[in-house]
Amino acid sequence: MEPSPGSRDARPAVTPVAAVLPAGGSGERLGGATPKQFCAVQGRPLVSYTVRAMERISWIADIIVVVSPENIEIMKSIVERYGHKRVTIVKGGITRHRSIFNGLKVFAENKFSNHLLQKPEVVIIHDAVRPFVEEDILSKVVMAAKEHGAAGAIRPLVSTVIASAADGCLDHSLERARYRASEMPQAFLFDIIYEAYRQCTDYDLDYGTECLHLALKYCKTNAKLVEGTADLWKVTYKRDLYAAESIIKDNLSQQVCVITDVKEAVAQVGFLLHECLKSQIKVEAISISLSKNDSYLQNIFSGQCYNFVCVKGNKYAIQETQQLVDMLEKSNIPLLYPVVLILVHLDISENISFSIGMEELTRIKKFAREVKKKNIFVYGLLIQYKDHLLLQETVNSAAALIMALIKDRNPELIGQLLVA
Ligand SMILES: Nc1ccn([C@@H]2O[C@H](COP(=O)(O)OP(=O)(O)OP(=O)(O)O)[C@@H](O)[C@H]2O)c(=O)n1
Ligand SMILES: O=P(O)(O)OC[C@@H](O)[C@@H](O)[C@@H](O)CO
Repeated sequence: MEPSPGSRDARPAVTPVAAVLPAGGSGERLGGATPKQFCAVQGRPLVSYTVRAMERISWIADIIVVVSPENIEIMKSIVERYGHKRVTIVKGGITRHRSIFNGLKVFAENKFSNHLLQKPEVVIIHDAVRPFVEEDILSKVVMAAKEHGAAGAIRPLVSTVIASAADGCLDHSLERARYRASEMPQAFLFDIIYEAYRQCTDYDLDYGTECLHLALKYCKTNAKLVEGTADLWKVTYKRDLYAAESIIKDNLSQQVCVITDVKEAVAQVGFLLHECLKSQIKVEAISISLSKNDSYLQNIFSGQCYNFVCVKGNKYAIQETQQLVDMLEKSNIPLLYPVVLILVHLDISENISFSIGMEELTRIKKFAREVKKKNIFVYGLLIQYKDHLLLQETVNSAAALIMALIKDRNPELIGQLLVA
C-alpha cells in the first residue's frame, strides 16, 4: 500500500471524504488478455480516466485504487506517467467485495503515519471501470450518505427483470417501473460500511454484488437512492469500450484554435475557415506569428483546447510549428489526451504548378513521428486554388477534412498530407 509520490498536500480542515476504486478484476466478459481497467482508450488506460475524475475534485482527500497483486506495478506506472495525485494502491481480493474491503482496511488498519491516510467521515465506492462520473452525482451521494448512512446512484431499468422456473421457463416477471438498476458511485459513513464488511459472511464476500445490501443486512442502514445520469454505466463488454472511446473523442472535439499568420491572404482563408467551422465546433481564431510567446495562446491552452489548425502561407514552417509543440508540451495538455495539430499550407500561386517534393513530405512525416511521442498528432492539409471563385468551395472542403481529422484523431494518419 503506497501513496503516490508527492501525493500529500495540506489536508483540509474538515474531515475528508475518500474514494475506493475497485480495479482488481480480470474483465472476463470483455475478453482479451488485458483486464478492461487497463485497456487503452485514446492511448490511456481506462482506470486513469476514473482516477482523474476523482482527483480533480478537491474535497476527495484520498483515492484508493485496489488492483490484483500482479497489476500493482502496472498501476504504479500509470499513477506516475499521468501524474495522478493523492492515490494509494492496495492489493485486491479474489472478488469485488473482498477488493473493496481491502481498500477500506487502509483507513482502519492504518499502516501509514496518521497524517497520511486520515480515516474519512464518508467513503465513496466507485467501480474503476465507470470513467464518466461527475462531481454533481458524487456530491449528492456523499451528502445523502452523511444524512442516511449510505447512498447509491440508480438508473431506470432498460430490460424487464424475469425469474425462470426450474424447467427453464418463465416463472414470473417483475413490474419494471417499480425497480431500478443499482449503479455507482455509492457512498457510506465509513464506520457503517467498514462494520458491514467486518461482519460479512464469506458467502456474501464471495458471491455478493451490492454494497448497499451489506449496509442494510449487517448495519440496518437503508441507503438513500439517488437518480444518476446516463453516463454512469460500467464498462463490461467490448462494445462498452468502443462506446467509451467515442464519448471521449466527442468530448475532445468541442473546440478548435485556428492560428493564422499575419499575411492578408492567409488571414482571409483563416476567416473563411472560421466561418465554415463555427457551425460545427467552437472556434478560437487568432492571428499571430507563432514566434511570439503569445499570452493569448497561453489562455487558449488553459481553456483545455485539444485541436489546433495552423494556416501558413509559406512552406511548412516546421521550426515555427516546433515552437507551438514546445508550448503545448509545457502546458501539459497532451499529458492526458492526444492533441490534434493540423498544418494547413496555403498555395494561391497563379500557376498551379505548386508541388511538394518527396523531401518535404518526408520532413513532415518525420516531424509528425517525433511529435507523436509527445501525444500530439500532426496532419498536413494543402489548400490550393487558382481561380478566386473556387476559394469558398475549397475552404468548405478544407473545413470538412479538418472536422474529420479532429473527430477521428487517428494516429495512423499522422504526417500524411490531405488536399482540400
Ligand atoms: N476481484 C475483483 C473483481 C472485480 N473488481 C472490480 O470491480 C469492478 C466491477 O466489477 P466487474 O465489472 O465485474 O469487473 P470484472 O470482475 O473484471 O469483470 P468480469 O466479471 O467480466 O470478469 C471493476 O472495476 C473490477 O475491476 C475488483 O476490484 N476485484
Ligand atoms: O456485478 P459486477 O461485478 O459485474 O459489477 C458490480 C455491479 O453489480 C455494481 O457495480 C452495481 O450493481 C452497484 O452495486
